Amino acid sequence: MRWSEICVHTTNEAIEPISNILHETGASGVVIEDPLDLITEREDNFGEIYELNKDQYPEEGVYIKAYLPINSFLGETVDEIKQSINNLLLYDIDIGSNTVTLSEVKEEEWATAWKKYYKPVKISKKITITPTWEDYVPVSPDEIVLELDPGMAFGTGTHPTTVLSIQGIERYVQENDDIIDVGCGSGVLSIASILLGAKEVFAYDLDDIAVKSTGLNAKLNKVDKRIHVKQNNLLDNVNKQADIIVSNILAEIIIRFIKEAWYNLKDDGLFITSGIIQAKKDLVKDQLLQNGFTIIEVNEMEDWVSIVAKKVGV
Ligand SMILES: C[S@@+](CC[C@H](N)C(=O)[O-])C[C@H]1O[C@@H](n2cnc3c(N)ncnc32)[C@H](O)[C@@H]1O
Repeated sequence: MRWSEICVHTTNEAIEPISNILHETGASGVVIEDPLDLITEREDNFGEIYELNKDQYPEEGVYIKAYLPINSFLGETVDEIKQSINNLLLYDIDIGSNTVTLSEVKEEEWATAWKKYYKPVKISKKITITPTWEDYVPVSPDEIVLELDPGMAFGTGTHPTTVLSIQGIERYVQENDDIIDVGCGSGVLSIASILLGAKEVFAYDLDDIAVKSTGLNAKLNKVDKRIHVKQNNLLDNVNKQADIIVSNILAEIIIRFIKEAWYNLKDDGLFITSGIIQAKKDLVKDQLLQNGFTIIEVNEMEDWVSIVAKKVGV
């Protein structure tokens, strides 16, 4: 796959809303580059002065970079991003110079460009996610360390939608549960499920890079024998029944397979959904209620919503 790097030059104030806009349009691996941070970080950690590359960072401000697959919708997606950023002015957000540039990147660069920004993060009561390139020593004996190489697939583990999903799994998974992970990305939810006690996970993703990434990350965490990953569209032709189905996708996609999720759950099974923006919360809740689920809980983080629903029969 070919990738395009979109780079937005903006202000500190606009980092969060612009990152959200990029995530919402399906961009992967959003990176914030603040030339001043780079200098400080180098001085603090390595005792050496980072020489600012003026060609790379010609102006003051922050550079937000993200990666979009090059396909026939790229032009429309970029227009949509520019429009949404301009709309921030309506909320009095200073978007600075708001220069948006687009350039093609090689797959290898895509995979490594953002590595320096990921650090170990405790994302639930038990789980700390650490990138493979960090040496992390757990602070307490109950802490579970999940190592992740996000590589090319969505899922650094720290996005609010992923955090909400893992917190949901942690609350509900039981010893020996069977799990289905729809849209597994880097495999982070599948791996977390096993580390938290599940017996087996059946993980699916449409993207072959995600399938490979899940396989590699499962191996890295020594749980590959219990995670069965396959390229698949949602739950098409899946004939298994699980105790929990987890899916961090988008509201529009979740509602497309609620019926299948019902069939692929055991009685009283749980459907942990995430990746839902606030505006679509009620739509997903209604569809779940109309298709044989009750709502167990709704959790929110930033603008994102996760709904846990239980299969009750129709
Ligand atoms: C938001 S990411 C979530 C990744 C990971 N589960 C996490 O929580 O970090 C959504 C994933 O769903 C996958 N996906 C999108 N549409 C899909 C479909 N129709 N069938 C299967 N996977 C799909 C994408 O390729 C992507 O890896």
